[in-house]
Amino acid sequence: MTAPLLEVRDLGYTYRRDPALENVSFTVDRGQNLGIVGESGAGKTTLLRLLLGLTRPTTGGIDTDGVPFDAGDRAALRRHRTFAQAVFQDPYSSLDPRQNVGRIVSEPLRSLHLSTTGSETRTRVASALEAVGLPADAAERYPHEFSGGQRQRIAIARAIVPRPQLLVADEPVSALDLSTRVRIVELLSSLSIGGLTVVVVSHDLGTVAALCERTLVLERGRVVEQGPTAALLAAPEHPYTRKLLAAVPRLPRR
Ligand SMILES: Nc1ncnc2c1ncn2[C@@H]1O[C@H](COP(=O)(O)OP(=O)(O)OP(=O)(O)O)[C@@H](O)[C@H]1O
Repeated sequence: MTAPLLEVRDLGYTYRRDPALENVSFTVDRGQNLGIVGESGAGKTTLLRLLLGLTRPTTGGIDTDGVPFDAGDRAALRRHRTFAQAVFQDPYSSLDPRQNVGRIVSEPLRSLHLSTTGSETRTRVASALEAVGLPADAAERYPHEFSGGQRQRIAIARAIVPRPQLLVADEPVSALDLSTRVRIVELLSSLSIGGLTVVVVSHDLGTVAALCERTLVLERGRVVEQGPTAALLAAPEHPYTRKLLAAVPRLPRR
């Protein structure tokens, strides 16, 4: 039997006094995208930071491909950056305005020493841009020349250029207008069909429903419910999940 892509065991994290996460356990199998939902302050961002190795857990641990991951070990952290990459909410602040898109997208190849020659770098950048639906000449242009949705595509190209297995996305569409959201969710879906597994935090349950096979609900740092997305949204068992669903704004019916 192959190990899950990600196994999170009894994860806990405390900033100062109060725990932000307690006893969080779940597994992510290859190709089974996971949505993480919960109210503001539930611990979603903290959990993503632990998955990315930006912080070490206070208790518990994370296995990647069956191997314990220690974010305190520099070599392990470097390997982890080729395993998991991130996309954040704001495509305006996450791209350096002084660098052209080619330079931005190739950054992981440079910092992780993954590309040996200039021509290999250019080829990999061009194929990442193509995979996110941007023209190859985008590499010569600068972030301010692109719309919010296109900038998020650039951020996604940068994340996939080292060919990670896991894409960790923190509210990747919430800064975008509705029609752009749909297209970015479609892009993430197509990348996950191509072999990438996505873990996404979103307060937009529509995004989670469209993208994720499984959903995990966090309330004040604890997992209150997890399971297949369709079943969880159709018949939420926990009162907190019902409350989250009830809070989704709906258009008034005529
Ligand atoms: N740097 C920090 N120092 C101290 N406490 C923090 C820090 N960052 C987060 N917290 C606390 O940890 C808890 C979880 O925060 P976290 O940002 O992970 O929640 P979240 O679910 O991502 O919220 P949001 O949806 O508002 O981003 C909250 O109680 C928060 O106040």
